[in-house]
Amino acid sequence: MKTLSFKNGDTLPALGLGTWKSKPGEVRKAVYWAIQAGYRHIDCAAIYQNEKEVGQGISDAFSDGLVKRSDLFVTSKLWNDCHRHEDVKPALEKSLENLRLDYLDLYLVHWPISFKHGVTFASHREEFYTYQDVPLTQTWEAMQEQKASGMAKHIGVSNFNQTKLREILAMKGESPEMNQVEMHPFLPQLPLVNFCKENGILMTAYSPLGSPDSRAEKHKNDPVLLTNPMVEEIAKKYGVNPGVILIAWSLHRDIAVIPKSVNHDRIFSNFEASKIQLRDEDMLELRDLGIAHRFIDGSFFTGAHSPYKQSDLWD
Ligand SMILES: NC(=O)C1=CN([C@@H]2O[C@H](COP(=O)(O)OP(=O)(O)OC[C@H]3O[C@@H](n4cnc5c(N)ncnc54)[C@H](OP(=O)(O)O)[C@@H]3O)[C@@H](O)[C@H]2O)C=CC1
Ligand SMILES: O=C1CO[C@H](CO)[C@@H](O)[C@@H]1O
Repeated sequence: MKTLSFKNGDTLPALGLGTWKSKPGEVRKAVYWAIQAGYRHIDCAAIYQNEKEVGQGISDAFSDGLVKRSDLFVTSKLWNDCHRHEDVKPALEKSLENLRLDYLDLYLVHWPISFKHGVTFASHREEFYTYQDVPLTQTWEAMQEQKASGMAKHIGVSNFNQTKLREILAMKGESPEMNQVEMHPFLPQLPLVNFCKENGILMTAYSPLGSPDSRAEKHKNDPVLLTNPMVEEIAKKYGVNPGVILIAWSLHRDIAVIPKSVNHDRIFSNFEASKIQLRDEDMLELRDLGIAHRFIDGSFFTGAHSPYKQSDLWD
């Protein structure tokens, strides 16, 4: 299994299981199967509202002797309504309680967007905090305290563009160790990948399969990654399904990747991506698909109902 290294030498298993949209009734088994299949990295978030069941899946694996805590790498994320300094520690404690863990391997600021405490999804201007109300630097100071306490072994961010990363990098203290963003052949994120590399920030690719289960009616004309003819052709060549090729694409770039599945067979087959090596010529074909598309565009956080602009999210 490919691993990536943090500056202190700790490692991160590059292939993990995503858990967004995995229903409470199905995610417990999905996590258990994933651990059986060989996954050692689970990607969670408070906003997925299923951390209790993810925690049950992890506990089942511990009690059946499949793995011990130190074999697993568990990530969770601070939701947008807990960016004030005083809200960060309780939010982390709640995730730990739900996950039945006493530390996280990685804790991320989920979005550079802040809601008032207790607001799950802000839909009116007055439900948001602005950067003047709660600067990102305030949140990052609190994140560093969580690392110092040992409750989070590593800390990072998600959905941060170069401008927002620079703001945090300019602070004294710990730099973000991870930036988790959407990434796949329709959105290779080349400038951001280079920026993170130059600044010693690891990256994780989310929605690596194009997030087909989050597509609403209004997106029905979006391009489809899993049925792209070139992706299908390359998959045929390797004798695997297209999902495996898309996962292997990130691994080849030394980027962690967290495909979501609650299906037993797809959980196992996706893990095969860690065993194949894409040839350079196939990476080149995947680079030149001629389609640029972002599936998770963040428009639910920006626009007339919000103080935030698209430029607060994407360069
Ligand atoms: N930081 C952030 O802001 C974000 C983080 N994430 C993280 O990234 C993870 C992955 O992204 P996500 O948006 O869920 O979408 P993915 O791109 O991982 O796609 C998941 C969908 O693909 C299906 N699927 C899984 N494997 C295959 C396969 N081999 N062939 C065909 N279909 C397949 C799944 O169905 P089934 O379950 O039935 O197999 C599900 O419908 C999330 O679950 C979450 O952990 C995602 C979005 C934003
Ligand atoms: O990780 C994610 C998936 O869920 C949320 C939407 O419900 C997104 O905001 C977020 O990026």
